[in-house]
Amino acid sequence: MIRFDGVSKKYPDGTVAVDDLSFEAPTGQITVLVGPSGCGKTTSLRMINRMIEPTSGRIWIDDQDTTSMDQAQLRRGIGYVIQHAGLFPHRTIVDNVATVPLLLGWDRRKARSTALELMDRVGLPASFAKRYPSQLSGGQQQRVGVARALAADPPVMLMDEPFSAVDPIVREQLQDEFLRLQQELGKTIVFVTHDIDEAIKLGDQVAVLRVGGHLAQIAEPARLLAHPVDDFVADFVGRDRGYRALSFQQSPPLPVRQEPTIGIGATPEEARAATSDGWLLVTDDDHHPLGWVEPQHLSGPVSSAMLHRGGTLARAHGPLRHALDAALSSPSRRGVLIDDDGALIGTVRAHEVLTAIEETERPAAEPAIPVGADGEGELRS
Ligand SMILES: Nc1ncnc2c1ncn2[C@@H]1O[C@H](COP(=O)(O)OP(=O)(O)OP(=O)(O)O)[C@@H](O)[C@H]1O
Repeated sequence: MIRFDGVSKKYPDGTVAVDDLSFEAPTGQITVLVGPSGCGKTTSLRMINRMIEPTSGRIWIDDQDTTSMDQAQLRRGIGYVIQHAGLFPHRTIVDNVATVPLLLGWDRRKARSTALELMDRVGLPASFAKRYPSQLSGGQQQRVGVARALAADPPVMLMDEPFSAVDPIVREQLQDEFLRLQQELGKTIVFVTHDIDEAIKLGDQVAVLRVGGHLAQIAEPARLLAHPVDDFVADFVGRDRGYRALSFQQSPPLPVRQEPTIGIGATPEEARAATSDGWLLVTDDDHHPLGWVEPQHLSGPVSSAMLHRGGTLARAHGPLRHALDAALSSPSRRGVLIDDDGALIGTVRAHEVLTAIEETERPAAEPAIPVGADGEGELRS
């Protein structure tokens, strides 16, 4: 557990970057610090490993006051990942990953074999080991950065906008893999981002900071969306927060309808015989949905080039947001539900999902309490 206890940072020019910050980052969980540019996120993060010294207050890791710890020893227990990865350009990938173990005096062979294992864990092929950072894409470099931070198996990880410099698709992949990795590793992570969507997706709890380094609210993502404590947090979490909160509500059993289907290669006559509706779902041999066709407009056998692939797919017992999105994005307005293997279960309509939403209790019924509002700075999310 990392605990900020009344921590402030005033830079020599008088800028107050962090003001009386108190919160706890629980062991084995991801705590995200989010807020607008200049609100003191990076300063807060760097005070944990004492790259920046607080002006006042204390930061504790478990029962130890970090100011009383030897700096080198403190940092040995903390992995640090930054935007653009910050790799050494003249070292190979395997040597970059092995940096900390080598500094710690591990023998070269053990350091390298650990580095190779970690590369595999973060999804980098062993063939990259001998490459240099400039020979990797931005997303691959970020993976190296994560592997390097994990190399000495530190219990704590500090991550400062680690996925910001890559395109949205790669970013999403990195986020998904990061969550998968965290499920296995259970590190205590403090993660900085300015992107509320990233914060909501990754955080077990999310701390929203406002400029001047004040903590506006700390809460679990669902609660933050349902009960922002003030206008600043409400604006920051966004106007579509009601919709986004559905991500955290598991779908109750929905009224699933059987959906007629055809396969690739079906003739227009077969397609028209399969349904009288304007749209027909096309599946593969394993019953995985591929897309939709309009039987009345078919001029030849169904081919993959003809498919309308606009609709998203939702797992039957996944979040309500996915089910609603599947219905809204489907050209037929029938949302496609699949099982865990990706096979078709049936379809659902938007109004049926909305009925399910109305019948589902809203999360986090009592209001969140702003941390620090009463001067105690206790975490009560
Ligand atoms: N070395 C410094 N000297 C003076 N002021 C500084 C220094 N470093 C940061 N600041 C100021 O402290 C405030 C907080 O900076 P910090 O980098 O912690 O914010 P941030 O939330 O991480 O911002 P961003 O999202 O833009 O990276 C800002 O006003 C910044 O200008």
